[in-house]
Amino acid sequence: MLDVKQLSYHYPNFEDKVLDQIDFAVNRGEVISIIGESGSGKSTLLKLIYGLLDFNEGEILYHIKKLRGPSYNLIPGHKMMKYVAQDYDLLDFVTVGENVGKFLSNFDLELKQQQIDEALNVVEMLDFKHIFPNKLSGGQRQRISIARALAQQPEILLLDEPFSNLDQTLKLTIREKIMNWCKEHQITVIFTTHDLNDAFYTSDKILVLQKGKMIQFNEVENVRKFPATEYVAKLFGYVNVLTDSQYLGIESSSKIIIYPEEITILDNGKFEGKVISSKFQGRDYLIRFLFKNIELVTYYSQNLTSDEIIKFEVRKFRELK
Ligand SMILES: Nc1ncnc2c1ncn2[C@@H]1O[C@H](COP(=O)(O)OP(=O)(O)OP(=O)(O)O)[C@@H](O)[C@H]1O
Repeated sequence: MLDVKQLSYHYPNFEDKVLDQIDFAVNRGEVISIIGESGSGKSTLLKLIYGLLDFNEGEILYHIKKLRGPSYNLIPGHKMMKYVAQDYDLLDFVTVGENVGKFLSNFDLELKQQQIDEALNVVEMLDFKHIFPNKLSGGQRQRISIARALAQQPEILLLDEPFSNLDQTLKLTIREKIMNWCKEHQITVIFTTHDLNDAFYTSDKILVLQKGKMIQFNEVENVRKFPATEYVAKLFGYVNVLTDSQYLGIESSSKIIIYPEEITILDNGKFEGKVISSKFQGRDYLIRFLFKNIELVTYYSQNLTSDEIIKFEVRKFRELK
């Protein structure tokens, strides 16, 4: 449905490419998250897709139609898409409800109110319908600007850091409600995030950017199971990296990646380590230990003491290409 082909971009008057040969395709109704460190080009990619910037190389196709940037369109931005930027862009002199309904047709006012209510309900802000946005917190304003985009039922919804201002509890509920609603309405969502849980729990596919290059684009599960690089593996939290595979008794010239849950502490484990620290982290303990002078990390159901000798098994690992 949406094809981004060999897309490259540098800002006017800057030589360095902010995006370099980005290539991916999105199907209708899919949720895609774009992750990567600050400055890797996430927001720029959304702006290019939406048509706010003119790309230098490559093309963007929507079905078979070539999408163009602002130099080719009188009003920048494509009609079938909605883009929610990080600045929310709300009108403070009209109510929340009027903000959400700003771009809706007045032809059927009852329908318009229904659409406004439904969108406000998704972001749990219906009670604020008659309030003016300047009375709202940053997180509440963020939810209103998402509701305004939802109410228009775009085919593609582009969200720049949509949950960045929400506290953890609220975020879990609202994130799920928004994504469920989009799935129900077959709206394709492409969003940027710094929070891997957002990417993990809400997207079908993850696109990983590093310094303007796309280093992986794959189903969430596959990105974790088969990370393209050490950088990708580390995005998901704790990870063990062995540069010498012989420590595990195998021959490989590649780096070995082992996730903490793939190491099991056992009385009769094949390998031996020495505990550095043991920290309670809610459900179990995070155990750091030394294995042949390399610090590894795993989880364990019980507290262990420093310098304690443990035995462990490595149940799974992957070689980085
Ligand atoms: N208007 C601009 N003019 C020149 N350079 C820019 C402009 N906007 C962004 N950049 C540069 O482009 C690069 C990518 O920026 P972008 O905002 O796309 O990154 P990001 O991954 O979204 O970052 P963050 O996670 O911090 O929002 C950065 O090096 C940034 O400094």
